[in-house]
Amino acid sequence: MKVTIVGAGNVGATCADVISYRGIASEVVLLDIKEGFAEGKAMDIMQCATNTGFNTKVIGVTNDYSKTANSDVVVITSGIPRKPGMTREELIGINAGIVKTVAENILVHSPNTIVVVVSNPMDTMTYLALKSTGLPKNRIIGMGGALDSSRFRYYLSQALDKPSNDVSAMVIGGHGDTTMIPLTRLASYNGIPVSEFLSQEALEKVAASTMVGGATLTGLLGTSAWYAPGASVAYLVDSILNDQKKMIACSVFLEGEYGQNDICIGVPCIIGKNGVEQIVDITLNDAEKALFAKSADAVRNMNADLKSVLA
Ligand SMILES: NC(=O)c1ccc[n+]([C@@H]2O[C@H](COP(=O)([O-])OP(=O)(O)OC[C@H]3O[C@@H](n4cnc5c(N)ncnc54)[C@H](O)[C@@H]3O)[C@@H](O)[C@H]2O)c1
Ligand SMILES: O=C(O)C[C@H](O)C(=O)O
Repeated sequence: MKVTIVGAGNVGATCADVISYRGIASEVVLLDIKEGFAEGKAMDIMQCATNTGFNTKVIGVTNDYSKTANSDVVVITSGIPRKPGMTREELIGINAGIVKTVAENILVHSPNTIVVVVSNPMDTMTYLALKSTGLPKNRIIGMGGALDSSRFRYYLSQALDKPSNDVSAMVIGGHGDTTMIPLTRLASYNGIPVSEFLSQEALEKVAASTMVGGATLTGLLGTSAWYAPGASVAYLVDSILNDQKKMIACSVFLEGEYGQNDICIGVPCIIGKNGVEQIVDITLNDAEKALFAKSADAVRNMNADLKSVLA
């Protein structure tokens, strides 16, 4: 199975590294616009093969889309990341043009591929990729919820002082500092509601930390995070390539689900070889429904800024 990752920067290269190390794909193509950069990243990753024992073939190319031909999955991480103090939404001006061009180039050589959009503002970039390429909605998947949910599980595990893998929890809504919706009511520690162990105040603190999880790391690192983002993309790609049918929160095009239309936003999805195989339309309570509607309004407002790019 072949995966192309466009953007060999922090997230793209980490994703290539995790995919190779875990043997998720037989071939990974890293593509970047910076001369020699993807080639260097690919060579560095390939020189891990004998010490970590993987057989994936990783190649790097400078803007040569012919080498991406017949990819089963293409991941778009090209674009600029935010700096401390910025929101993801502020990246739209530069990233929209990049994502649109990249999505079009990809499809020339891989018309049947499934596209995973990572570049920010991710929900809006996913909508842009869908609208500009006209691909069926099951083949355009925005990655954000997998990452936000892993951060939610991390913060819950810290509050519980128990392992993250014993915690089950999901974040839906937009992938933004104010639009994420950590589903605290449904979070559990080994099947037991977390409210059995944590006070309302502690749970609110966990939800708040989750929502600004990306901003916290950006403040600490000076640029946005990459280890958990790269691993989250690899997790999603694994579910596609190996038809795992995992339920993962992804930004997908809604047509009536969750009371929304004509928007890409995070909801639970079954992810398999056909991409988005099912949108899981769970029953939210009134407070959660109100948060989802507010989140969708904010995402829709951002989409309105795409008019000139989509014209
Ligand atoms: N959705 C998420 O959960 C999530 C998580 C982390 C980062 N991100 C976003 O992913 C993007 C990448 O983040 P990063 O930390 O890897 O940034 P980075 O700067 O390390 O890497 C971006 C790479 O894209 C390349 N690039 C730019 N224009 C290109 C083009 N037209 N074609 C090919 N390559 C091009 C750059 O040369 C650079 O190497 C940012 O927009 C960031 O906000 C999203
Ligand atoms: O925070 C960012 O800007 C990058 C990414 O969306 C993240 O959540 O880590």
